[in-house]
Amino acid sequence: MNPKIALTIAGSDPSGGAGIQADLKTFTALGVYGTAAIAGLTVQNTQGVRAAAPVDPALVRDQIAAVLDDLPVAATKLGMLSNAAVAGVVADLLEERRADFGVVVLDPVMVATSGDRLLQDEAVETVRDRLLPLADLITPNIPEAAVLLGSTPAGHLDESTAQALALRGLGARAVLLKGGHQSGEELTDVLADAEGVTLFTDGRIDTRNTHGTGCTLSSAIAAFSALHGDTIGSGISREAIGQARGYLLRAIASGAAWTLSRSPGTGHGPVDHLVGKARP
Ligand SMILES: Nc1ncnc2c1ncn2[C@@H]1O[C@H](COP(=O)(O)OP(=O)(O)OP(=O)(O)O)[C@@H](O)[C@H]1O
Ligand SMILES: Cc1ncc(COP(=O)(O)O)c(N)n1
Repeated sequence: MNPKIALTIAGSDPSGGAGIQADLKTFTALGVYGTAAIAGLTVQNTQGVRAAAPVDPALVRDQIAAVLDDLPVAATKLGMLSNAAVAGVVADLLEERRADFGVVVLDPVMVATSGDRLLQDEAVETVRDRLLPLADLITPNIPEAAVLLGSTPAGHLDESTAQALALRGLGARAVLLKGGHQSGEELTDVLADAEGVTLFTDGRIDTRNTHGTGCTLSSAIAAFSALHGDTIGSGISREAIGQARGYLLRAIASGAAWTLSRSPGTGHGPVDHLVGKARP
């Protein structure tokens, strides 16, 4: 059977735990053919981000067009888009040829786990006003939802739910407000879509290895959505979201079980994208 094809438009993480590298590993682990347009470079490892630079917007546009002109993309994930010019060319292309992107998952990446900025402030408007309405699902974390709404970060579940609904009010078709930044033993991701609000709650896994969890989740949703054959009109199936969360939790749990000496990196290590795969 021919492979399902997914596209990621995101930033590069040379240490391999987040960004484009995490997305391609996730696509491959889930049996989807991965393609990638690089929207920005970072110099980072598990300890933090040392530098970040955008890719020339014309080159970003041409990379995306080269993929779309040649491969039938079933799902696209948008991650770190660096600045307003890069976000702008992505929005232009989405407006011009929306159907070619398949279903679109927008992860509005703004700040790394280490606290470093990955999106310039002036780009927030483009992400909110142009990309958000074109996506089938947006997956902000708690601080990103607050920035998009111009409010303060949600402190408890009622506020997260209200903010997920408010983001739908801004024109998002569906919102998965991630709960990784909550305190406590349980983490809840809030899904607000046309059917209402659904809560996904799981126990917090005790680990430092959470670098790239957001990237892995959004690319896994795109991958499962491609495998399900979700269409732009009907949006992303809840099944795809549930399966993607299941994959992420297994990957976090497997990475949490790594011994310190075998764990990749000395800081916030990655998740185990190859969970369940045969390895020596
Ligand atoms: N320690 C953990 N145990 C279980 N699930 C977790 C843990 N940390 C994060 N998650 C889950 O990982 C996903 C990403 O959550 P988070 O809110 O941290 O996003 P993010 O900040 O975009 O991620 P990233 O760390 O990649 O920037 C969510 O589904 C969240 O529930
Ligand atoms: C290129 C790139 N994209 C996204 C993230 C966010 O992931 P995290 O917050 O886990 O560092 C990142 N660090 N780098």
